[in-house]
Amino acid sequence: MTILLDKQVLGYHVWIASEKWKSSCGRRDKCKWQIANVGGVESLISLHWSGRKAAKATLLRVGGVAIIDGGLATELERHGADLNDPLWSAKCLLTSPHLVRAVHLDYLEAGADIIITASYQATIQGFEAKGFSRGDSEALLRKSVEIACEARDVYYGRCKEGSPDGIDDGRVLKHRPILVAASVGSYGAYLADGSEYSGNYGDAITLETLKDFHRRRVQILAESGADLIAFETVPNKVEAQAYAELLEEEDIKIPAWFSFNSKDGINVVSGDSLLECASIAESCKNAVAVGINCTPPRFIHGLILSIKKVTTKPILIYPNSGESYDGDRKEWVQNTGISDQDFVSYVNKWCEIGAALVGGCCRTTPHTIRAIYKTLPKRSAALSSQ
Ligand code: MET
Ligand SMILES: [Zn+2]
Repeated sequence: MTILLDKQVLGYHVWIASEKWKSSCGRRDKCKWQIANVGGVESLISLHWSGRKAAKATLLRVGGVAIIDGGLATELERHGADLNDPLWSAKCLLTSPHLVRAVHLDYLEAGADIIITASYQATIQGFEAKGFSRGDSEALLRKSVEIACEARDVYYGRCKEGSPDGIDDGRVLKHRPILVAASVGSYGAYLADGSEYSGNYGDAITLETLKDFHRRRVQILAESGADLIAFETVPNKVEAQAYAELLEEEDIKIPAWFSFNSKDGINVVSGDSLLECASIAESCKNAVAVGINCTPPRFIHGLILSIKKVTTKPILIYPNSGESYDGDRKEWVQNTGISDQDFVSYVNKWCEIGAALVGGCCRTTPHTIRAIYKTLPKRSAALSSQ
């Protein structure tokens, strides 16, 4: 079980947690909840007695900020991967899983609390188009989560060997709860034709089409061992609605976050109202956070203020570097964005006005995440159970 928690929605999240305990052990009466001060941070603790084992504890720290990782695909490219392919970063699941694992590790060592899998553009339909069988395609989706979990295990091993102060050669080696978020990119990302940034799918694509497109993928990722599902770069309202309905229809057992992208700082990229999109996430009981990714930093302040109008859930923010993307050439135009220092100078302001999870998207790197780690005085709102 994994929960992202915030004071205002305490009751709500406890309810999810309780339901989950109930379904996992049928011993709800044996689960206790209490608020305690852990490491100076007010925290919700659940204690779970299961059979002869003493207790399993889930800590949900209230307040503070959790750090999300930085760009995955663009970091893979920076290490030499050629992602000019309809599968984009998911191509590395086939060609260089070791590189994916290494990048996840880099982000953990930079201080990330949440790592996002390489399944953004991994779809059963996309793998089948490459000639993979249904079974192999499903296995590749699971592999994206396995790789991230392996990176977490390796990281924990390094933490044990690391120095007592948790900092080693500039690496953050500090044992802490780490979440694996299974990425689900949009239908437009699968099309790989730029519609992930226009959100325009044409009239033929309906709510039902989108649900059917994502259904099996979401089921598999939900049962893969990931802690949560990250619906990323959601470009329009109909796709947000499809995700929300899928979570309900398929009785998905892990939480999800909904993250939209914007190119004008007001609406989501399709022109649909951000307030309406965020409201869909707000009324989805599986949604534990809502926010914005892959959007220039200069828009984020205003977008947080908008989202706050319609949600009580934790707000997540992981902007891109602000560089422009040339859709025709399929590449980022270098030096059109902001430096890591400038990026970080925004971070505290975003947190002051309500961001609870902060990281980076395309063209941000482990340097960006390390700088965020250093700038945040109190950290971590998101924790997982064992
Ligand atoms: N998590 C994905 C990545 O960093 C998000 C991509 S947004 C186009 O590669
Ligand atoms: Zn991005």
